[in-house]
Amino acid sequence: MKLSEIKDKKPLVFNYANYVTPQFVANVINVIGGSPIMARELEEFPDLVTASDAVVINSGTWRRSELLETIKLAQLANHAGKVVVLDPVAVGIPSRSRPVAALMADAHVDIIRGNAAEIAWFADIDFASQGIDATGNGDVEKIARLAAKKTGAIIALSGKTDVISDGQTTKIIDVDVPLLATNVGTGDALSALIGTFNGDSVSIENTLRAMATMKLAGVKASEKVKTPGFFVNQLLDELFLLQEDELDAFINREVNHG
Ligand SMILES: Nc1ncnc2c1ncn2[C@@H]1O[C@H](COP(=O)(O)OP(=O)(O)O)[C@@H](O)[C@H]1O
Ligand SMILES: Cc1ncsc1CCOP(=O)(O)O
Ligand SMILES: [Mg+2]
Repeated sequence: MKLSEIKDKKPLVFNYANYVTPQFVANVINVIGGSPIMARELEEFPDLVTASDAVVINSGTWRRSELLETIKLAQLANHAGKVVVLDPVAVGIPSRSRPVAALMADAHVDIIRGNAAEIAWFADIDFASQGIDATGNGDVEKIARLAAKKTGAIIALSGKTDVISDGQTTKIIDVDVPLLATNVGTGDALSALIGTFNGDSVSIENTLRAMATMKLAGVKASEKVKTPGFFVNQLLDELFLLQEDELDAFINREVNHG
């Protein structure tokens, strides 16, 4: 979806959010023009999935008792033809790998958004991490391409270098904005943006637009403020103010085709 279409249609984005960052995630969906709703009650899922344009599942603070419910949520979204985005926070930790693997086995995930270490887990490639953060180095283009081939999902790998791949087509945005890594929740919010932009139909182009939106808002915010507290507020303002033509220009200028 284009920014103007998001503002016009106000896609409803259903977030099975972690309990660390839901307020920030909801605001990011709101300022871009979408409409957020958070829920984790099984009884509400059929109604909410029917009403939603996208379902974003964040496994950051899953309890095991929530796994079957989340699988049910993804299956309901699959049957209703709604896009499912997965944010597999720290999936490389063995006790976190098993439930994510179970979800992937029992439901279809359209898009996986994670940092390089999280995506490397799906590609079966070693990549250093510490908790929620990717700390290592590697060929992120190869990791994204392989993860896409292994999962059948569009991969949105984030970091200094963002890579979007479906295994055949690969797009890269290589822009360094260190302040984007200073606030917990930027990745969660990016996953929600990806749901918002793919609310009409799932595509590499919509996923790229979402990744470019966060990156460009980060570039603009970091030109104005230099510290994390001001940055997170400025980031929300830049997302709110972002214009279609500047996003198109940024994509033309910064996207490399792998
Ligand atoms: N060093 C960096 N330079 C530029 N952008 C970054 C950097 N680190 C993270 N980002 C951006 O921050 C957002 C969140 O990505 P990331 O930090 O990888 O997610 P997570 O918080 O899940 O680990 C993405 O938009 C990504 O492009
Ligand atoms: C700290 C933390 N612990 C479990 S989920 C979470 C938030 C992760 O947020 P992000 O991956 O967007 O930085
Ligand atoms: Mg994350």
